[in-house]
Amino acid sequence: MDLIQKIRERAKSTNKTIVLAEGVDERVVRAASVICEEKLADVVLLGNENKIRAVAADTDISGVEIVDPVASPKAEEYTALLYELRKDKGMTEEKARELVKDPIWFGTMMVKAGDVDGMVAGAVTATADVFRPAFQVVKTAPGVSVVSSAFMMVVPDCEYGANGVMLFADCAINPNPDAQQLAEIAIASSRTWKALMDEEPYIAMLSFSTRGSAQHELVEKVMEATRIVKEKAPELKVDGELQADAALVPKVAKTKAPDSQVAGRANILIFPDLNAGNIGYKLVQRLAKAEAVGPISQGLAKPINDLSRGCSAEDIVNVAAITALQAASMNI
Ligand SMILES: CC(C)(COP(=O)(O)OP(=O)(O)OC[C@H]1O[C@@H](n2cnc3c(N)ncnc32)[C@H](O)[C@@H]1OP(=O)(O)O)[C@@H](O)C(=O)NCCC(=O)NCCS
Ligand SMILES: CC(=O)OP(=O)(O)O
Repeated sequence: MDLIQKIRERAKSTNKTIVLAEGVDERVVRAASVICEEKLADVVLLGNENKIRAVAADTDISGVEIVDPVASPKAEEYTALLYELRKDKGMTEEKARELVKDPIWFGTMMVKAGDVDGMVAGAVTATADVFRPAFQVVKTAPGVSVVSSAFMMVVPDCEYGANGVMLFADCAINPNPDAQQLAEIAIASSRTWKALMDEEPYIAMLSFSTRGSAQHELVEKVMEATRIVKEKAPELKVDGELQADAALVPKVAKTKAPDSQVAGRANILIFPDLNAGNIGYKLVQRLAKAEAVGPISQGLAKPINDLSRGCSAEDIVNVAAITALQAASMNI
């Protein structure tokens, strides 16, 4: 059974309810149907019921609950909750009432209120607009200062990582993390890896330099982040700064970083910033025809996950399954 199948299989036993906020998108409707049919989770679709049924056409959504944020009897409760949570940051009751009519905000409030276990959105909404409500309302988990994201990359016919499976981070949230934040992203990624894989994590802190082969402040940031990871989580196998070839390819590792316990066997790649991370994952996805599952959020108090707007219905099903597993691991 491949990794994705295993994740879907494990999701079945979690008995979670996941809200898909973009209910009028055809891929989302098809994903909802598959999630119900395979019993991966209970599903709530948000949007106007007539529009959703028109989009569904022949797709069976008989097992799906449809909630219209504009007409929901829960709207006033969520308005009051949102106002209470954000009034010190300038939220008014009027503004809160307007915001909860938006499916992304409504779904986020459902998660916050405990009416569902997690949310998936981003098939039509840009990443920043999916995560901003989550950051403001759901907030970070205890002990976490920065939320980040990771993609589980499943590369066909590939001997690197764990037989072609690798975690890439951060590819969606933090534009320019400092050394402290980069270290936190690496540690969070090791937890995501452990939650989804049976293999030990080997973390490469990526750069355009390997072990001092180039000198630049961008390289120093990665060196400092590596030092912080080692200090905060001495049990982790981490090395940096490493170039991508030294991180992945044993032969290159032998010449560039011969004494490294990570070089040549890395399965978690930590990118130095969002330019590198987002471009890197999309290149591997498109050129190597890799499955890119995510972005999986790391560090939120409750699971809310984004999608790429280029996602397929299958991608949405996979991210919903991961969301159910995250909820189970948080005891939600
Ligand atoms: C995610 C993002 C929207 C947050 O930016 P922002 O809304 O300007 O953030 P702000 O600095 O105004 O902070 C808003 C709130 O979110 C919190 N926040 C912002 N980034 C956070 C993070 N990475 N982790 C945890 N909380 C965060 C802030 O603490 C703040 O909380 P508060 O209002 O309770 O004080 C921004 O980092 C972003 O646009 N990232 C890139 C997303 C993107 O385009 N990705 C590429 C495609 S996937
Ligand atoms: C994660 C990501 O890059 O999302 P999008 O393609 O929607 O910008």
